[in-house]
Amino acid sequence: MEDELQEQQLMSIPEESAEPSDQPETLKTEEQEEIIEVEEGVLTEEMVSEGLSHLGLDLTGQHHVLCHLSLPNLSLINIHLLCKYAHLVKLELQHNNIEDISCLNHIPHLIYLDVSHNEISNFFQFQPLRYLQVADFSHNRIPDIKDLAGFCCLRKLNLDYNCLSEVSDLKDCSMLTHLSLAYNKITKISNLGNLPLIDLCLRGNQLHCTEGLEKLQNIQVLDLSRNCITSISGIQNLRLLYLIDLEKNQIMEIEDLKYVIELPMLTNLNLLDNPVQEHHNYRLTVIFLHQGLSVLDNKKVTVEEKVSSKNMFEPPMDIVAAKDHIMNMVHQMAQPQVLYQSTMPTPNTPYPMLVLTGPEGCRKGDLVRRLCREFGEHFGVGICHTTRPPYSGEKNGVDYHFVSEEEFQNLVVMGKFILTMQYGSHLFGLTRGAIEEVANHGVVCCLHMELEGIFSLKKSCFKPRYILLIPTAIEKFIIHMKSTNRYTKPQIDLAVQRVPLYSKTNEERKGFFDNVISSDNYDEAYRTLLEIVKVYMYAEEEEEPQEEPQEEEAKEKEEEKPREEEEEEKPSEEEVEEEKSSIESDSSLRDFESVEEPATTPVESESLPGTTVEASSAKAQADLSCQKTLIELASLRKREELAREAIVGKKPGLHSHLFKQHTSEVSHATSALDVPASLGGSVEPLDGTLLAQTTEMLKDCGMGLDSQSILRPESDGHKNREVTKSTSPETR
Ligand SMILES: Nc1ncnc2c1ncn2[C@@H]1O[C@H](COP(=O)(O)OP(=O)(O)OP(=O)(O)O)[C@@H](O)[C@H]1O
Repeated sequence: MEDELQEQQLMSIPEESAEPSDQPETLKTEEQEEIIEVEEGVLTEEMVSEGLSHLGLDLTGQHHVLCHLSLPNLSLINIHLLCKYAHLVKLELQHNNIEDISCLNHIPHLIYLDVSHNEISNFFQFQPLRYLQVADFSHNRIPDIKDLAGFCCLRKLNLDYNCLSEVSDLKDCSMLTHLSLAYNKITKISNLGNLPLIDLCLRGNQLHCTEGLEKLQNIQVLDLSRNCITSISGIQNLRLLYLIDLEKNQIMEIEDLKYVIELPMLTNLNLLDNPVQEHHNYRLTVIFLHQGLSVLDNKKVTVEEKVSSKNMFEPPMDIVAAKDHIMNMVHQMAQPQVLYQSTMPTPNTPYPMLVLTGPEGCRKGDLVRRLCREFGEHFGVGICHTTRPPYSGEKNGVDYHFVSEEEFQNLVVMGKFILTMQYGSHLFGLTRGAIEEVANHGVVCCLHMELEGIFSLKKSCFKPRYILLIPTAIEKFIIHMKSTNRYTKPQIDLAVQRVPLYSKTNEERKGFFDNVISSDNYDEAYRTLLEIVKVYMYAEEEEEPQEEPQEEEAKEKEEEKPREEEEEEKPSEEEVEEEKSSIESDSSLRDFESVEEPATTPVESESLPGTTVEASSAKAQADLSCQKTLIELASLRKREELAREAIVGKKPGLHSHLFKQHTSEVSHATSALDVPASLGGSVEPLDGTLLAQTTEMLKDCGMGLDSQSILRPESDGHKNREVTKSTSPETR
């Protein structure tokens, strides 16, 4: 094409130079230039013939004609010649210098028009093109949009890089699905009415908000990048939107994203270069807020990110409990280590506890208190700490330890808690001391708590019985809560809301609760509770062999006996290992240098987390020396005593009764009789020298501990003795 132009120029120049005129030299040059310019910008037949393609029919439908014309990059100014080409359906005139496109009036069947990168300022100053479907007017100088009502087939309109300051007169384009108005000077979205737009681009304008988009119900892709948008209110109505680009705007707060969150189809959100990105945990927050996102800020959202965000903002109870447990353990480890002597009969035998759980207001607290009041010789209330103020009639140290938030936090840092949780706006926590307090009286510790507390308690070394108390008649439950005049409306709502949480946990986690009781009728619930407790307590007795067993039973027993004996005689490798390690763990006591008093009660240690490292070093020391500390010896004594009791068939105490059922469920030996097989089952004679050695040593120390007191069984009452490395005893 360039060659042709040069050819034309060359053709004209020699003609003029061949016939010299009388006119002055300067004038001649101007004229010549003018001719050259006009010719340069004028569309010629040759150009047209070069640009034509695609065979089709003319308007009469009788002749074949070429109906696509492509004339890009020709520096065209004058395209009037196109008036002759009325049959064109596709016309490409991009990258020219065209200002006037009125010739389009003569091409009524045009379907596709590209006049981008020209000098057009009079937008659509021609008869409406009824069949026009795609029009590209980008990179021109169009200041405003004229009435497009006649362009009834227009589907795609590109007006990027023009001088538009507002959107107008598009409302009648009932077919318009794609509109691009990027890089104009639009300050406000208006007049888009009910356009059936699917894809709208307003990139690079001067928008401050997204108002005016509400009615675009079909929109799926929205580009609002590079504006000054601070609020995206209104966007929430665009239910089909799946991609929104808000890059380089002024969205400040996570809160501002609430409109985006409501978009059900959204999968791709771009917030790059917005101040909101600087927020702590921004990415995980947004991923959590809209869990349907698959691309955020042009980066794929990974499964790991989705899981992390969920764990961060709406963690499953297991995670909350694990975090709570870790926190309390870490604080506990950071404190001087304390040995609890009375809580555990042996390291393998959990201290018996009864925990009632259920939604607030189901009267589990009342049930616990009533049980402990009526059966005080067996049960005691574990008194939790709370930051909530006492209700009328409640007493500090009886119903709760009522503390300030600061006091509560101090206790956390001091490692006092086994578990903590926030319920409503108040903190609740169970201290190790609360359990210890009850254990000191040699009775079962009874507690009541919310579900989160149970999850946390299950992470601890304790193995309580868990009883779920659940309202089944919600109306009745609400009436009860209201009648107490204790609870506010939000409290009642919260409690009611949480009922399904309990029933769902019970359904989904088989065995999570040991028993479930309906709380609809208080007295009935109490009766059921008593029955359950009785079953726990007396289960073993019921199962004891009768004095005169039936013949068949006796026969069966006869058959089983040799098998049992065989098993007893040959402790498995695991059992030997288990016993070895339990004795080894006792040697951790060696580390505790200061013994406040000689142990006058059977001393057992719970393997506190803090003692793990010490245990290994103590073990090493113990391996090197066969000398035993006083506490080690006392611990060994108690094991020997338990083993002896097991052999002679002595009845276990209340604790072991309560936990009999539990033993079958968990692998731990959970009754006083369930000592490791290598001790109780091996039926080996006890080493009398060790016993004598211990007694001698205690006497030598002037501690007056006799073998009787060392061997006193756990049911003798639990005198709590804290043996600490430092001198600071635990405050209770
Ligand atoms: N340490 C704790 N850990 C977890 N939850 C606890 C703890 N202590 C108490 N809770 C529970 O916190 C909730 C609020 O306690 P609050 O004493 O106000 O309840 P309540 O009105 O007495 O409820 P209920 O009638 O069920 O006993 C109750 O469900 C209670 O069981």
